[in-house]
Amino acid sequence: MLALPSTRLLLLFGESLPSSRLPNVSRKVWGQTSGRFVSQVNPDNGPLTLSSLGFKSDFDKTNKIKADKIERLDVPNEEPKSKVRGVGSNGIKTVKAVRVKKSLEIESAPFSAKSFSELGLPPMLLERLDTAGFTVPTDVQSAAVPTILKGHDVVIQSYTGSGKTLAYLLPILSEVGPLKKKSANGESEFEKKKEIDAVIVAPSRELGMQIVREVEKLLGPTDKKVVQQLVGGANRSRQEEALKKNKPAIVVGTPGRIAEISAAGKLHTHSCRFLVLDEVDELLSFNFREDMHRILEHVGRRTGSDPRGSIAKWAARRTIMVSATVPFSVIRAARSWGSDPLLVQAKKVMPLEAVSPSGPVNILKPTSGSDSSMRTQAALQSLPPALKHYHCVAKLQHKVDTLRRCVHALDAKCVIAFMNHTKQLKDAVFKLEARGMVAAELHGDLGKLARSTTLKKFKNGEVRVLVTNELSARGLDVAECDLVVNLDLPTDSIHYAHRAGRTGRLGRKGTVVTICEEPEVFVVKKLQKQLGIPIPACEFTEGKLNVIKED
Ligand SMILES: Nc1ncnc2c1ncn2[C@@H]1O[C@H](COP(=O)(O)OP(=O)(O)OP(=O)(O)O)[C@@H](O)[C@H]1O
Repeated sequence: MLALPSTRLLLLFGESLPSSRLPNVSRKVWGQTSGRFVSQVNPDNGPLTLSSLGFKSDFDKTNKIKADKIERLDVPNEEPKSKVRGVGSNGIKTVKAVRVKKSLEIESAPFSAKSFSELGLPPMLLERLDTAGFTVPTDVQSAAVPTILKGHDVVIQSYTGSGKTLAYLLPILSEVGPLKKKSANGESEFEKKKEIDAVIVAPSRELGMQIVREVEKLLGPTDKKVVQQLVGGANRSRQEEALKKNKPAIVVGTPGRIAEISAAGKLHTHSCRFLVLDEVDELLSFNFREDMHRILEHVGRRTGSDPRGSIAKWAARRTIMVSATVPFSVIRAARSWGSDPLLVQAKKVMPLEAVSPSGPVNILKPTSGSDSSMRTQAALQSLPPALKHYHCVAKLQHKVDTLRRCVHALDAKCVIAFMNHTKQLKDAVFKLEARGMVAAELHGDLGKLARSTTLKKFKNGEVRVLVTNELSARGLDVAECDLVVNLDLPTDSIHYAHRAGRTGRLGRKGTVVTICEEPEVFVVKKLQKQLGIPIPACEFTEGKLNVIKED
C-alpha cells in the first residue's frame, strides 16, 4: 500500500539544487551520447487514459453515510468547444506575432456524463453553460456536482486541468445568486442579501482572478457584480467600496486580503453557506496559517457558542477543499471541520473516514519500490494522463540554450519554463530574446500591472516562453500550453506534479522536459519512482527530440 505523509511540504531532496548565473553561450556541441543507444521519439506512444485505470464507479458500499449512488456513463468521444491557439514561429526578436489560432487535440477526454442536465443543475445555469461553450461535464464534475448538491462537505482530488473549478462552482451557483434553483413556491427571484453566501479562497492573485473570470463567464455581463474579487495587490479600499455598494453573493480572494477585510469588519461572512479552499494543501501550509485560521473561524460561523461541539458549530457551512495533491494532513483537517465529509475523485466517491493514512489518495509517499501498479495509479490521479515526461542532461551554462533547442525540436508554441530563484529569470529571458525567441518573466516581485500584462500577452500568443517561478505552478490555466520545462528541479514530487500540470490541460497533449545537470540525474530518478511514471533521458539533435535508451 502507498503510505501518505502527514505534512504537505516534503522536502525530499533537501535544499533545492544550486543554480548560478548563466553565461552568454550561443553555440556549442550538444549531448554526447557516450555509447548509449539513441532512438527517435515515437509519436504514436499512446497515453494512459482514465478509462484504462478501471476506477470503481460506485460509492463505497460499506459507507455508513447514506449517499446516493452516482450513475456512471460511458466516456463519449466529444471535445469541448474551447478555443485553443497555436503559434507560427518567426524567430525575429522584434516581431511579436500573435499565435495563429488552431485546435490543440484533446487526446483522452475526461468526460463520463453525457450532459450537464444529468447533474441536477437549474435550467438557467444550464443555459449559461451552453452559452459559455461547456457542453459535457468532466468526470470529476460528474462526481462532485451531485455530491455537493446533496449537502456534503467534500475534498475534491483530481489531476491538474481536469475541471475542478467548475466542479465546485456549479453547485454553488445552483444555490447562490441569480442562476439558482427555483424555490418551492416557484420563485427564482434573486434577492440581494447583506451577507456573503460563498467565500472562495485561492493561494495566489492570478488563480483568484482566474476563478473570478470563470464565475463571471457563467453569470454573464449583467450579473457580473454578484462576484467580487478580494485579491492582494489590488486596491483594498476599492474592494471594500464594491462590497458595500454591490453586495456580492460570492467573494473570491487570497487569504491575506480576505482576512484583512474581515478583521476590519467590512466582510460579513457569518451566515456564509459555502467555503471553498482551492489548492487546499497550499492554503493549509505554514505561510498562510494565521489568515486561514481567521477565515476558518469566521466564515459560516453561527453566533454564540454551541454546546454540541465543533461539528454542530459548522453545520451551516459546506466546506469544499480542492487540489490535485491531497496529503493525509488535509484529510485529517477535513474530517475535523466537516460533518460526514466525502472524498470525491474522478470516478470514485468515498467517506473520508474510509481513507487510511496508508491508502492511495495521492502521490505523496517516497516509495520503497515494490507495488508499481499502485504507484502508477496514484501518480495518474494527480498528473494529466496524456502527458509525456523526459529529462535532458546539460551543463548549467547551457541550460537556457537547451531550452531553446527543446522548444524548436518539439515545435512548442506556448511554453512555461520554471526556475527556482527569481533573480535568474531575467537572465534566462534575456538569453532567449537574444536568440530570437519571444520570452517574458513572471514572478511575485513584479507589480500587479506587469504581472497581468505579461500573463495576458502569454495567453494571447505574443509571448512564446514564459519564464517563471513557483508562483505559476498552481492553478494557472492556459489551455494552449504545450510544453513545460523545468530549468531548475522542483523540490519534490508535489511541486513536479503542479508544474507539469500547466500543460496537457483537459486531456490535451503536453510534454514536460526537466533539464538538469549530470549530478542531479539521481533526483529525476527519484521523482520517476515516486510518481510512478517514466521520465526517460533525451537530447535535442538535428532539431529533434531523441530518446536515449539506457543499457
Ligand atoms: N466540462 C468542461 N468542458 C470544457 N472545458 C472545461 C470543462 N470543465 C472545465 N473546462 C476548462 O478546462 C480548463 C481546466 O479547468 P480547471 O482550471 O478547472 O482545472 P483544474 O482541475 O482546477 O486544474 P488545476 O489542478 O491545475 O488547478 C479550464 O480552461 C476550464 O474552463
